[in-house]
Amino acid sequence: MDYAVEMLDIRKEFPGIVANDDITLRLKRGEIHALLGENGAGKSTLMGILFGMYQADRGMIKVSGKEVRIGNPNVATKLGIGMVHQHFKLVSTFTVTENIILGSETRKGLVLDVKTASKRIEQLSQRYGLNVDPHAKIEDISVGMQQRVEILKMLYRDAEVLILDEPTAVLTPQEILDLGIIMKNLIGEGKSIILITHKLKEIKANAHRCTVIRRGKTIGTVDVASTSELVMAEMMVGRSVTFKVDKKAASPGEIVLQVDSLSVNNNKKCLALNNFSLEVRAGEIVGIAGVDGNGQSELVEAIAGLRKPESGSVRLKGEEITGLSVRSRIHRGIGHIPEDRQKRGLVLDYTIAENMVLEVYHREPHSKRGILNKAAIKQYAERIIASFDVRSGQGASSIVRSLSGGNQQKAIIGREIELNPDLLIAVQPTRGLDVGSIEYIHRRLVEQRDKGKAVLLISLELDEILNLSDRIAVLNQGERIGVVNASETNENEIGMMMAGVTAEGGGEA
Ligand SMILES: Nc1ncnc2c1ncn2[C@@H]1O[C@H](COP(=O)(O)OP(=O)(O)OP(=O)(O)O)[C@@H](O)[C@H]1O
Repeated sequence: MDYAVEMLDIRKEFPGIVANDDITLRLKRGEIHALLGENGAGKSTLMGILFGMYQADRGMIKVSGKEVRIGNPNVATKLGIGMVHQHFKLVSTFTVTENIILGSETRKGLVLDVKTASKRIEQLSQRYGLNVDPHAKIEDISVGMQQRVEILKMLYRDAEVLILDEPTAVLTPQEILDLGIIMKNLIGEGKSIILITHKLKEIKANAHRCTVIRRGKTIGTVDVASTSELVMAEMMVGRSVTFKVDKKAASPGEIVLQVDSLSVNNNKKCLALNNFSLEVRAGEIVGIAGVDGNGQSELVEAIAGLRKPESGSVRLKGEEITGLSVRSRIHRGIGHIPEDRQKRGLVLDYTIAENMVLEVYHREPHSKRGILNKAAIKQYAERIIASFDVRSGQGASSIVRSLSGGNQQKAIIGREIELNPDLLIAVQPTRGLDVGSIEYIHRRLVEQRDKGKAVLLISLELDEILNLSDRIAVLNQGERIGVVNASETNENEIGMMMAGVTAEGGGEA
């Protein structure tokens, strides 16, 4: 068999946890091989070992049949292994070309040979259908395009094996389809791809085989075409799962959030949200659907107090809060699961315990007369950790940076739900979560609703919006295209509205 890479019986331990427990993964040349596993299962660790970022405690790696030692990422690069990380590693003020050649520059005499590099990048871009302008600045191009720059960076270094770590988590639906085509182009030219993803649909659409790991152990490798999504999901979490959210009809009460004629600028001082009005009542989940970048972030930030609107007002339980600070909004009952867990959601170098009290450390029992009560904080954090199944090596004292992405997300959601807010703003709450955790988080959001709380859900996942929401507001270019009852609409109608086709109907409450 022609294997591009074989990872055999790989073991890696971190303090308090066996992240990889004799994992075996064999990547055939020319295949797209999905790596599936629940949050914290050990996928990133395994790929980190293949890319030379970590050293395995035990086990063997073969590249094209030959045993190798990958001491650092430079060795991996020389062996033809490239990786696109979950969080891109690009310099935003540099051009595409400058980013790609960074670290492998060639010179003509003393001068950097940018011209030859640009030409080669253009050729590569064309050959693989990447459509990247080598002269564009990173800060001016979309996230999807930035990802392609990362792919180009690997191709420029002659990578034969490409590792993509949750590549679609940050992409729009169209960009996801485009990436599928790009991956096919890549394997068409003989490259091999390891695709880390939680999205079973994407595995079905793109991958040939799939290796499933659970709690650091290999569960098996399956042929994707002949294995159902449900079977893969069950292999991953070790129990049966449902994809449907089980909820009864909502019984909305009084208005909790009232947004009136809100207009908000974006960072470039352009109007991103235009004259937007919406109300969310106690006991209902209102979803905001829209293609990324249509004013969702600005709306959320204006409600949470992170951005000043140009005009309009925000009321919470009848009280005008438009000018209030973030802290006083939290105090009045707003919880916020932010879009970017690492920038806004957590302080990565703090422990889980410290992160769990970021919004309440100044209150009893967490502190008294300015002195923190560490024991009370630990206890509080441990309760959240247990109830949201946040997995880490050292419990409440683990540094958040060492947690897997999905476990970081679960910690944030736990923290915000623990506040028991009257209004919970949940932005992409299940981004990067495995199906088992998604099922759990969805249940908790519905539980908040059933307790009589208001939930505002912003998500790019149309399935999530349709499954969870009672009403759905659709945003297009900063404007409210319409509000529909979730039970009376479908994916097609919402999709049309997201594209700007007006269909105010279905009944605004
Ligand atoms: N540098 C580190 N130090 C300590 N523990 C770590 C480190 N890196 C990972 N871990 C732990 O190892 C386990 C596996 O983490 P890993 O990031 O490999 O999971 P994952 O499958 O990629 O998860 P996710 O889907 O949530 O990103 C986790 O429990 C994590 O907390």
